Amino acid sequence: MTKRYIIETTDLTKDFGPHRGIEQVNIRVAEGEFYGFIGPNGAGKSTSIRLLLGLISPTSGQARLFGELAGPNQTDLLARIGYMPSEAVFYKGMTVRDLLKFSANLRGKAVQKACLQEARRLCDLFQVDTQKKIEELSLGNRKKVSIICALQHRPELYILDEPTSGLDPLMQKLFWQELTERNRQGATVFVSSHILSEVQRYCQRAAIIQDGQIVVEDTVQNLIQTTAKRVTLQGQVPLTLDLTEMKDVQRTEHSLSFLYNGDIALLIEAIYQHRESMLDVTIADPDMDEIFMHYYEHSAARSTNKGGN
Ligand SMILES: Nc1ncnc2c1ncn2[C@@H]1O[C@H](COP(=O)(O)OP(=O)(O)OP(=O)(O)O)[C@@H](O)[C@H]1O
Repeated sequence: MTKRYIIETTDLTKDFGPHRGIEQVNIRVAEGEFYGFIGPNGAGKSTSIRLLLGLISPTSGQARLFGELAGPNQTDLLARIGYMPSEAVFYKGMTVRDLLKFSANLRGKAVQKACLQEARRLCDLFQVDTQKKIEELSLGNRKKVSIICALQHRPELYILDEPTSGLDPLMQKLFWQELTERNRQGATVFVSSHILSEVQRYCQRAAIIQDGQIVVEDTVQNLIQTTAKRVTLQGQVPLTLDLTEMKDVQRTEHSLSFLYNGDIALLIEAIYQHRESMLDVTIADPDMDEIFMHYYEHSAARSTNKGGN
């Protein structure tokens, strides 16, 4: 069966004149997928998302949502999406209640009541005081209102730009639970984040973007498996192990931890040689932060080489 792609970009490029935007970004998100978009500050996450939604036009290439070209006048298309920008700007002077009512009205008469009901449930869940004016809210609470606006019409597709930044850990957990439940019910989720552990935990596939280019796109499982192992040795570990592929070495008096990308037989042999002095050995998949650094370093090395330095 051929996959149906809900998001598909082809060589999507945005040039901001002297400033780099994004270059030839190709991503495909299948129906029902929970997809993470990871990258450091200024990598091009928000630019890609704005292009997806047709809020800005590409210099070249294209973005399709549900198979259709995205654009600001595509109201039917946009009604199927819950979009949350990284920095939401609201009308001043409105209470949360008025704002959610306004947002529900925008969704149209047929769904207005259901939207409001859902917004009320979400306000209870995320503990938002609906009587307060938007400008009286803290940053985190404003973020929650922004989340509720994106979720209240129960769309088929969620495009969320760094939704959890500024939320406390309890709210982050509630947010991910809510989103996971909606994904289980069939919704497609595309979420950008700096927080790699949450992408590792909740997303099925992910792309890493750096300097406007996609560095890697794969299942989270493959991203974890195809890179180095994190090796931790406990005990009177010798200062040096005879291994060349050790990276990110962290040493304490009674432990040695490093990323290892070499021959596993050589690693086991080296550990065996020092077996008398070791109390414990752990060989585990690296976490998302380590993977990110791995790809980050590789692509940084590539651009240095390109520059001929
Ligand atoms: N309107 C604009 N005019 C000029 N340059 C822009 C504009 N918007 C974005 N850029 C540039 O495009 C690049 C990508 O920015 P973008 O905001 O997409 O990054 P990001 O990955 O979302 O970063 P962050 O995690 O910090 O939000 C940056 O170099 C930025 O300076």
